[in-house]
Amino acid sequence: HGIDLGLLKSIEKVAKDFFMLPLGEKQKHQMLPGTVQGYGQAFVFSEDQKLDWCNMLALGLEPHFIRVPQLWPTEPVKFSETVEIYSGEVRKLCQHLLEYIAMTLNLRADFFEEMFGVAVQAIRMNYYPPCARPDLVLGLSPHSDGSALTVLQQGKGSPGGLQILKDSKWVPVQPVPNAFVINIGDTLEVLTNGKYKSVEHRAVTDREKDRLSIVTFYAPSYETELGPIPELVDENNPCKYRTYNHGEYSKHYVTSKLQGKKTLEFAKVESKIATS
Ligand SMILES: O=C(O)CCC(=O)C(=O)O
Ligand SMILES: [Fe+2]
Repeated sequence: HGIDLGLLKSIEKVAKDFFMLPLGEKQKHQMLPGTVQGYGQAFVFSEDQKLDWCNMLALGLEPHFIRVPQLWPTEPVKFSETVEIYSGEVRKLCQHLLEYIAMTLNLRADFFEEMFGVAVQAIRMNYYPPCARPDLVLGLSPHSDGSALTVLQQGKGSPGGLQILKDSKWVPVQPVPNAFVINIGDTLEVLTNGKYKSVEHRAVTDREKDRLSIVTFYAPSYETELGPIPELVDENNPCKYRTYNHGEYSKHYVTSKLQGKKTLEFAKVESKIATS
């Protein structure tokens, strides 16, 4: 299920060209307070919060009703067309990956496809300028993704920066040329009752080089009711998560601070819902 290498190149090119535009141009597609799409910074809640060293452009793609056309750059001219083609390919990749994951769980191959309905898909392009004091800021604070799967492309020629938390240590994920990083998100952790675990990750900045990443989030439709799949729960593996509506979870996710795997508390059995 490879994706044409030319397409990986083109998406990086339009992303980079967009981020290189004068600020005023980019701000025409600005993320407004309390929203999650457009050009801006992630998860800004207060004026005195320490911000991550990252600019991003986030766009909802599927289903179509989540699109906000005025937030799509008109420059570079190939932007929309490239995002459209790239995202169609990445969508197929996610569908295939979920088929394989279902099979590892002894579920029917189309299990997730059927449960998710018209899956929600969004793209986020992250641009991390170089930072003279990488020890003082993070590119992106530690978090797990709320998605089922995340497909992450690290820009060619970009320095490493992605790190995952493994055995309480931050481990760098070295960029592999022409390869994606696939992350498991909270949704799969809940559905599989913890058999698949969402990965806590963060991004650090580089002293000299800027860094680009292109990230696709693939998640169930907002109407989907989620909870551990009954076949994956038994006395040796008791139910760890409650059943909830994915739309509600998404709302909770995007209105919470990036703080490790804290957003998953929302779904835990016998836990208080975080209010901050
Ligand atoms: O830039 C990266 O490598 C990480 C990006 C990320 O984790 C995200 O956008 O959710
Ligand atoms: Fe992430």
